[in-house]
Formats: sequence, structure tokens, C-alpha cells
Amino acid sequence: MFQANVFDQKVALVTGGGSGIGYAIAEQLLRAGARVFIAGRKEEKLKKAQESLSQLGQCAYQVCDIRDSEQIGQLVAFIKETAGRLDILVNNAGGQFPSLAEDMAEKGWNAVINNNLNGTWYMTQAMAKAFFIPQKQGTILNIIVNIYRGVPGMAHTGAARAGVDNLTKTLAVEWSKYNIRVNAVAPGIIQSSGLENYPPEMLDGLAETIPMKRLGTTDEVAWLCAFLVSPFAAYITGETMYVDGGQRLFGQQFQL
Ligand SMILES: CCCCCCCCCCC/C=C/C(=O)SCCNC(=O)CCNC(=O)[C@H](O)C(C)(C)COP(=O)(O)OP(=O)(O)OC[C@H]1O[C@@H](n2cnc3c(N)ncnc32)[C@H](O)[C@@H]1OP(=O)(O)O
Ligand SMILES: NC(=O)C1=CN([C@@H]2O[C@H](COP(=O)(O)OP(=O)(O)OC[C@H]3O[C@@H](n4cnc5c(N)ncnc54)[C@H](OP(=O)(O)O)[C@@H]3O)[C@@H](O)[C@H]2O)C=CC1
Repeated sequence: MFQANVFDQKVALVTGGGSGIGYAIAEQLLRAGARVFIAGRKEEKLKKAQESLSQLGQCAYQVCDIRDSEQIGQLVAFIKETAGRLDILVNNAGGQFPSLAEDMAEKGWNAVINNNLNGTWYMTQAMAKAFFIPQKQGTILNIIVNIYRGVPGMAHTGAARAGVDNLTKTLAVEWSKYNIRVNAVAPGIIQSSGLENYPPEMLDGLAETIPMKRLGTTDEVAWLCAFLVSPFAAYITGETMYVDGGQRLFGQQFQL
């Protein structure tokens, strides 16, 4: 998408970069010259991704659960030792499970809030304090979901992602003095490994609820992400951009 050297000398971290959308984002950043770290919980997945991404440039992985401050500290140390700096953080790791609100157990609610809101915050604060604030430079991109009309069928993730959406605006203001930009991307329904977590019958007919009558691709999300963390978006901060084929504006995804 971009000229090959847009991210030359830039170091990026993509959480959840071992699969799906995160992998596609890592790929775009590498293609445009960045050095990329990927992180996730499952080593086997990360190792396989790193092996193929390394064909495009410098890529390393580290096992890190974004909910675990100690593991985040180890990730900070690893990036410091091997690259010495960080310029771009993409908070892509996340997920949830479908459930009607009345059926959600406390443990399940907390698991989703912890993964998507708390984990994103722990990672953001750690990377900002270790790198972006002292460097007086950095860009943060949060991947959320389409929360435009609420998220019926997944109230926990709607609440967590709305928290991240608002955090994006707050940090964009607070950290502008450090020359840190903070934005978010809200994907609609994207044909990715993530959808394997949903029963196929739940996905049946979803394309019809989207004006463009198809699901998005991981590349279509990654192109927007690469733009937002690039110098071409230098004056954009505190923004949430939807990449959803118009889904947020149209159609009935949830049967009452
Ligand atoms: C009803 C209509 C819905 C409409 C659906 C539209 C479908 C398309 C929309 C697509 C938009 C978004 C897509 C994506 O985001 S794709 C990415 C998806 N990827 C993932 O979700 C993977 C990551 N997910 C997880 O890691 C887990 O889901 C979780 C966030 C919960 C973290 O799990 P953790 O390891 O912390 O926790 P546990 O597995 O131990 O579970 C803790 C408790 O959570 C409850 N739980 C977990 N899974 C389920 C489930 N499938 N169903 C119900 N409850 C669940 C449960 O209380 C667990 O405790 P117990 O095991 O003790 O019972
Ligand atoms: N696909 C879709 O339709 C949509 C996806 N999204 C969001 O986009 C992001 C990427 O999803 P997608 O690529 O589709 O799905 P995937 O399930 O392939 O990606 C999720 C990634 O997050 C990582 N991850 C999850 N929890 C943690 C954790 N606690 N710590 C570290 N890593 C974690 C997983 O790695 P590991 O298993 O190794 O931990 C995995 O690589 C997610 O936040 C998802 O909710 C939003 C809207 C729509």
C-alpha cells in the first residue's frame, strides 16, 4: 500500500500479531520497513507467524498475556534489549464469546472486561511509560469492534470496547504534550481466524446485514491501520475509524 520505506527505523509492537487481523497489520508494517514485535499467549502460533513474517523483514515474538503486568514488564525489557525503542503500539489482542446478557456469569463478564479493557490499558500504560513518554514520540492504535449501535449478543465486549473508544479520546488529549497520537479502528465482520470461535450458524446470513453484502478482509483492516500509524496521519488523533462496509449504519444483525 505504501512506499517501501515509510516505516524505516520505526519499531512496532502488534499484540495478537500471531493470527488474523494482527498478523495482517504486522505484515503491512514490515512491508513498509518497520521492525515488528508480535505478542500473544500461544507460543506455537507466534513462532509460526514469526517464521513467515520474517521473510518480509525483522520480526520477533514474545509470549505475553496482556492481562499480566509481570509478562508485560518482560516484554518491555525484551524490546529495550533488542531494539532500544518503540514507536508504534497496536493493541489488537482481544476477543469474547457470544452470550445473551441475562445468561452471562460474573466470571465470563470479568474475563471479557479484563481481556479487552484492562489488558489494553496495562499494555498502553506500560509502553507509554517505558518508551513513548521518555522518547516524546509515539503512536498507539486500538482495535475495537463495531460498537456504533451497541453490541447485542455480546454486552460484555460492547462495554469493554466502548471503554477503549473513550480511553482513546482521553489519552489523545492528555498525551498530546508528549507528541503521542492515539487512535482506534472498529472493524465490522472480518473473515479471519477469529470467526472460528463462533458457531457457523451464527454467521449465516450476516453478509446480508452489511450494505456491501460481504465480510471484510484482514488486509482491508490492516491498510487502514498502517495509514493511521504512519506519518500520513500525522494530524489525526483521538479518532475511531470504522472499517465495516457500512454495517454500522444498516441492517438487523440481532433477532429480537
Ligand atoms: C447471540 C448473537 C451474537 C451475534 C454474534 C455475531 C457474530 C459475529 C460478530 C463478530 C465480531 C467480533 C469478532 C471477533 O472479535 S473475532 C475474535 C474472536 N477471538 C476470540 O474471541 C478469541 C479470544 N477469546 C478468548 O480468549 C475468550 O473468549 C475470553 C475472552 C473469555 C478469555 O478467556 P479466558 O481464558 O480468560 O477465560 P476462560 O476460557 O477461562 O473463561 C472464563 C469464563 O468466561 C466464560 N466463558 C468463556 N468462554 C465462554 C463461552 N464460549 N460461552 C459462555 N461462557 C464462556 C465462562 O464463565 C468461563 O468460566 P468457566 O469456564 O469457569 O465457566
Ligand atoms: N474478526 C472479526 O470479525 C473482528 C475482530 N475484531 C477484533 O480484532 C482483534 C483481532 O481479531 P481476529 O484477528 O479476528 O481474531 P483472532 O482470534 O485471530 O485474534 C485474536 C488475537 O489476540 C490474541 N489474544 C487474545 N487474548 C489475548 C491475551 N489476553 N493476551 C495476549 N494475546 C491475546 C490471540 O493470540 P493468542 O491466542 O496466542 O493469545 C490472537 O492472536 C480482536 O481484538 C477482535 O476482537 C473486531 C471486530 C471484528
